[in-house]
Amino acid sequence: MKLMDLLERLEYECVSGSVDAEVNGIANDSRHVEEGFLFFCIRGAVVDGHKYVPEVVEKGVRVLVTEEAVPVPEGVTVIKVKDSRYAMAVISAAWFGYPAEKLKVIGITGTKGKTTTTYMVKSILESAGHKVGLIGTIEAIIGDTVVPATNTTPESCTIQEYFSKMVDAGCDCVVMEVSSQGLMLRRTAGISFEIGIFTNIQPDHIGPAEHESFEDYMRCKGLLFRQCRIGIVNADDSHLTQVLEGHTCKVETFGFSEKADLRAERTRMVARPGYLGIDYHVAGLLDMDVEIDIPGTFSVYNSLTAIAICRHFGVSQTDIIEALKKARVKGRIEMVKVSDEFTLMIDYAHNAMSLESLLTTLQEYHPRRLICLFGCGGNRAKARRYEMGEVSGRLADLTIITSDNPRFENPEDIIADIRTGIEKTDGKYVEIPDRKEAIAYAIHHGEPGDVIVLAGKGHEDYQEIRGKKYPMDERVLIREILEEDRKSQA
Ligand SMILES: CC(=O)N[C@H]1[C@@H](OP(=O)(O)OP(=O)(O)OC[C@H]2O[C@@H](n3ccc(=O)[nH]c3=O)[C@H](O)[C@@H]2O)O[C@H](CO)[C@@H](O)[C@@H]1O[C@H](C)C(=O)N[C@@H](C)C(=O)N[C@H](CCC(=O)O)C(=O)O
Ligand SMILES: Nc1ncnc2c1ncn2[C@@H]1O[C@H](COP(=O)(O)OP(=O)(O)OP(=O)(O)O)[C@@H](O)[C@H]1O
Ligand SMILES: N[C@H](CCC[C@H](N)C(=O)O)C(=O)O
Ligand SMILES: [Mg+2]
Repeated sequence: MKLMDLLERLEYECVSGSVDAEVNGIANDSRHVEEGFLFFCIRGAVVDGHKYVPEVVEKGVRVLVTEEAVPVPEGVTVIKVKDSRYAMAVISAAWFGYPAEKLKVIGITGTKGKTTTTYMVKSILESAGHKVGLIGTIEAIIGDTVVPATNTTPESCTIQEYFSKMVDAGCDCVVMEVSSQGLMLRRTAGISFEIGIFTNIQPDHIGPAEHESFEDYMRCKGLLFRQCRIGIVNADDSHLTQVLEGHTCKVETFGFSEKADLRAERTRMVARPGYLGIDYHVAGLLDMDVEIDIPGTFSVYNSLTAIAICRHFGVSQTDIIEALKKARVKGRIEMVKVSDEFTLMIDYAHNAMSLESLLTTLQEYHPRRLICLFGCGGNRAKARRYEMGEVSGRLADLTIITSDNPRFENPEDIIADIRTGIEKTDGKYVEIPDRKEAIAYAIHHGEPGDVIVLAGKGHEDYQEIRGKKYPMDERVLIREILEEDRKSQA
């Protein structure tokens, strides 16, 4: 492809060299370049990509996108831009032939509920005959291909590549999670979203390499509403006005509030042995009864959001109702049967907001005791630890503090931070750093009528320690524990 064609929609500061060059590929990682590639120099959280210029030129790169002047040999074209990440998004879209224009793109932002809602939307739209691509925290689904995710919202070049493969696979729409970091780092720049969703917001992701403040976090989430046609937003969220500041889209609302365009009312918790669900009535723009097999008030929000989206695709109420009944998401209130007497579930709550919603909602089902097991990730917002400790101490009858992904931190230090939080309450707790031992403790201490929540790791099948991911899937751990119990009883 000619460089000139890649620059079609790019605003750049200056070009030195020829724009006639032929480009054979694009990359932002020096380890992936080949002869004739275009290379984006990105200033990352760890290194500055500009330092790889000599290496990539040596490997045959003939076009560089940079934020600063770099010395290059003759024959190398340098495109200087204000923001290499923005340029990468625009050039990647051109490289893949603007695939987003061949898809209806639905983007979901918010602190919680994104992953769950994307799967609900996929399931509803597919029941109505659409072919739907998905990009999010767990994986990207491209036709029959599933690619495990590294980031919730991947780098722009990866998004555009996925879009292009989705078009090839016959998808007509895509539902994707749009994280605040994704917006901040311009991973979705240049995409015209058909629908943008705001689920909710609470302080989170504030710290080194994330957001500098809650204001910045809100501002970044709000960027989605400057690049979508219709914004569907949570009317009940107290920060809605700030998030919508500067929006350019048409706005529609959902929630419990009387003023919401699509309203949930008459909710009813349904509890049977081994089953927790909820049903409710949808009023306003639609008039229907909905029943879902995932418990909790937040399941009402997530499904109502999915309904609000699918309404724009003309899906029938019967299809919506049927598809929602079947909707399940890995690691999001995923029930695992270990006993006839108590209930155990795996969930992804890993911040105060999700843990509080989860435990509050489970209390509404009146368990005999609510037991909460969790740890916190290392090298992530530290506030989560104190806050989650406080939430669990206040709402659970017993907390089992353990490890999550320690990353580059000492698990004992993370546990000590959680302890600081829990000690603000009079909640009972035990500390068992090894996650498998902690789960075994929970199972062995389960009593009739208890609800046990294993929080924080959800779909993850690994534990990350010092840059290495070791296999660790809670479903497997549970099976091993039950097997070991059987053997020791035999
Ligand atoms: C802070 C952050 O966002 N980091 C992301 C970023 O890495 P980075 O900025 O650290 O990159 P870097 O290692 O400094 O490298 C800078 C540049 O040099 C290049 N490089 C680097 C080394 C080399 O040898 N050669 C080379 O060319 C890199 O390719 C890059 O272009 O670019 C990587 C590749 O796209 C991402 O995977 C990585 O996400 C990391 C894993 C991460 O943890 N990100 C979190 C904060 C995040 O983005 N989370 C959100 C929200 C999650 C949620 O929903 O809660 C998400 O969307 O995932
Ligand atoms: N609408 C909601 N409001 C509050 N908590 C929620 C909501 N939906 C789900 N949760 C809780 O948050 C956890 C994560 O939910 P989900 O994965 O759907 O959110 P997410 O926005 O994708 O989060 P992440 O940014 O971590 O990927 C769930 O396991 C559940 O405990
Ligand atoms: N998307 C979240 C994942 C956290 C999951 C939890 N298991 C942890 O490792 O902290 C984040 O990057 O903050
Ligand atoms: Mg997610």
